[in-house]
Amino acid sequence: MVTAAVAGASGYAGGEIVRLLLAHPAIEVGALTAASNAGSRLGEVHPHLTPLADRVLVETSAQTLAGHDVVFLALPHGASAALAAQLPDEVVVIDCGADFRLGDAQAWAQFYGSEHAGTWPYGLPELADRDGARHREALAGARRVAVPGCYPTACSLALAPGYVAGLLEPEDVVIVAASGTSGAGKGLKAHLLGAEVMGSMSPYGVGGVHRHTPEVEQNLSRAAGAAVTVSFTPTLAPMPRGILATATAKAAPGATAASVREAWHTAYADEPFVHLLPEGQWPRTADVLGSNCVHVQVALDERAGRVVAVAAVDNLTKGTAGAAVQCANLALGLPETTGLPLTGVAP
Ligand SMILES: NC(=O)C1=CN([C@@H]2O[C@H](COP(=O)(O)OP(=O)(O)OC[C@H]3O[C@@H](n4cnc5c(N)ncnc54)[C@H](OP(=O)(O)O)[C@@H]3O)[C@@H](O)[C@H]2O)C=CC1
Ligand SMILES: CC(=O)N[C@@H](CCC(=O)OP(=O)(O)O)C(=O)O
Repeated sequence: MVTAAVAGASGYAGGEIVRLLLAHPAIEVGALTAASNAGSRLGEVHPHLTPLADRVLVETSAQTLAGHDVVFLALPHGASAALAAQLPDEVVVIDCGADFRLGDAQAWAQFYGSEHAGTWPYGLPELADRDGARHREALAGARRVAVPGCYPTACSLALAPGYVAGLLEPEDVVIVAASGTSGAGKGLKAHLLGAEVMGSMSPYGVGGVHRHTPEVEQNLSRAAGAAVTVSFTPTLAPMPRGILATATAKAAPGATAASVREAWHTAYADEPFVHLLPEGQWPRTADVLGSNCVHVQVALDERAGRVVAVAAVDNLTKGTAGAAVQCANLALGLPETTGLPLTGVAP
């Protein structure tokens, strides 16, 4: 049995990792750490994690995380790097934060305004490069993994097959994505007050300033083998979980409805977690809640000359914690799907 510590277990992402590990046959839950909630019982912050309700959260430090085979970091941006540097090289460290996702230090400085910590293998196993190689190849046996942001997971998986197949133009990509409020973390934020979120949708991070923009561009550029530019607009939706990303890109000359469908089918036919829906059926966030699956659909808008691709994920499962466990499975040499839910909880 492998043991895993979860740093930031009092947060939404850390709580979801614990939920998934409780159903994992090969990983045992070790230390659970927190910041302001250190000393509290897990059941006080996450009453839904019933089997471990009496477990006491300890402070986050290299000492409390020592002695585990795997360490999941579910901490605010910037908190992972210093901690990860103190963990032994042989320990599998899976970071849910952004610190090690970007390869471009300049893009990091522009969007995060701090020093770039470095780049780790990117934890989106299903994503393919232009030559068809999947990112999972770099994750097998890895000792450090950067889990993608929740929006980049949905946006990248929606469009990447079109770039790998050469059916999309690299410029003028437009993506609008709606997210449930848990995407913003557990801390109280003025714009997330119940009375202001319920019954209303609102955009934020508008005008190319959201920090997931360079991450999506990085992923699609690898798929295209050329620089892809993206206009990305996130939207807050009155639901606790879920992301629905609607992406459109200019169709390359010669693209047809049949070639588009074939490209997405080829990309995902053998992927256990990414499901291209039957023609005419469109993704809904409710269908992937609590599941590690991504639902995808695509169509060619012949009038506008654009391909429209839509993806739905649960931001806390495939969008963070599920991807983290999937990457831990790959790093540990376990079957990639071990312990991960393939079914949602709809309605
Ligand atoms: N929520 C989501 O959908 C997604 C989140 N992520 C990433 O996962 C990470 C965690 O996010 P999320 O769970 O939503 O955030 P939360 O705010 O819900 O949780 C943050 C966690 O970090 C702890 N913490 C707070 N400040 C510090 C600090 N200075 N040093 C160490 N620990 C600290 C908190 O402890 P305490 O509560 O005890 O103070 C809590 O356990 C972030 O990097 C986020 O960007 C990635 C993809 C999607
Ligand atoms: C609704 C909401 O606020 N979502 C978050 C994204 C959450 C996520 O993926 O986070 P990281 O890149 O921070 O890991 C946001 O837009 O900032």
